Amino acid sequence: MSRHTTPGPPPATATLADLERRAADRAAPRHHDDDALIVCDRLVRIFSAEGVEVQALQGLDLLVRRGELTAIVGASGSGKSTLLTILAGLDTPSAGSATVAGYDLLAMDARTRLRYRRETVGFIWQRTSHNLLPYLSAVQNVALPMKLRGRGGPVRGRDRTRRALELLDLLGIADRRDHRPDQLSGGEQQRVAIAVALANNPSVVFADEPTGELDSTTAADVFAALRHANAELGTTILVVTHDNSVAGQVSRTVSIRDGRTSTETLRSTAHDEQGKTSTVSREYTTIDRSGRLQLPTEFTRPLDIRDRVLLELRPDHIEVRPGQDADTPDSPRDDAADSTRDDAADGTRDDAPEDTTDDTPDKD
Ligand SMILES: Nc1ncnc2c1ncn2[C@@H]1O[C@H](COP(=O)(O)OP(=O)(O)OP(=O)(O)O)[C@@H](O)[C@H]1O
Repeated sequence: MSRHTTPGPPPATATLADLERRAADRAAPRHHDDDALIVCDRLVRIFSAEGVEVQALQGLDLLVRRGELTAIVGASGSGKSTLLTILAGLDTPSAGSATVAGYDLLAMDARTRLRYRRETVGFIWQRTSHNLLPYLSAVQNVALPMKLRGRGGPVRGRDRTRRALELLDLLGIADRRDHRPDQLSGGEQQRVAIAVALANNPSVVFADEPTGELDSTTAADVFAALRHANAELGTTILVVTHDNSVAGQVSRTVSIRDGRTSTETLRSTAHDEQGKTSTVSREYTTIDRSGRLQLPTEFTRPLDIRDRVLLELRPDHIEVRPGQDADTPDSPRDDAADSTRDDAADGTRDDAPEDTTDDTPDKD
């Protein structure tokens, strides 16, 4: 991975119609790793306060592909906001690697960081008052990031107002174009905030609890607006949320525990023979690039699994059995299992399956 990598120059103009065309192009099937937009590898963030160190991220791995709408969930203090502020270029990791749209987040100088924040990412905060300038109208707020981007930006002069109006229209609030934030409801303010985040046609939009201050009906409206922007413009969106009903509306939810990604839920739509549609949801345990995975305590406790396990490779799955009897002498089965485990642990098995993610036991 090269350092100081910067993406190519933006196109001269970019109307919403252009964006939609590009979204369609992006949707064309490609080799899976060509589509990786966000790649975090063993990301670490340590905070030091008054001589005490807090390891907010403890070797987090994450891969998000172009065009995905992903929710990040996790208990309070698990590291969600720390991750998002690093990805948005507002904080720097202590170790590991993080790349977004070709930018190496550990190697950006101040000028590149500023450009990254203006051009490549959009951000939506939980507090509605953080997202908009109170003395500007909705349309002026949306046009402002295009103006700040200046001459090098893809949209100029009067086109900025036209594009701002198109974005407000896309998000269903064009009729509020001349209202200031204090004349808008919380949900309307957040929809304008989505338009602001999309103003410079970013590669990715990060949203930290964007519906946290809203009642459940308004939160559903705002989330529907995010989904609509993702579907229409193809913008990659990463949302941190506590709200399970919100997380349930996206096709992929990544769960963070103690500063690491732990599980991932994928949802898809199934059609039965009568033509009825339903959502199928499956929770997977994530495997890092070194092949490590975490066994959930609700699986290990009933089987009294501690310290070690026996792994056995089967044609289409891997068996995990309690390892407490592994010390028993003269047990040929244990020897075989130990050798399987050693080979699997150092990744030297010739016949090991290439991708075991889909074979991870389903907890549903
Ligand atoms: N600037 C900081 N200085 C010291 N510790 C910090 C700092 N920022 C975060 N932390 C600590 O890092 C850990 C992760 O915090 P973070 O805010 O990322 O969690 P979170 O999952 O977003 O929590 P919440 O859902 O409550 O917002 C916590 O233990 C927190 O106290």
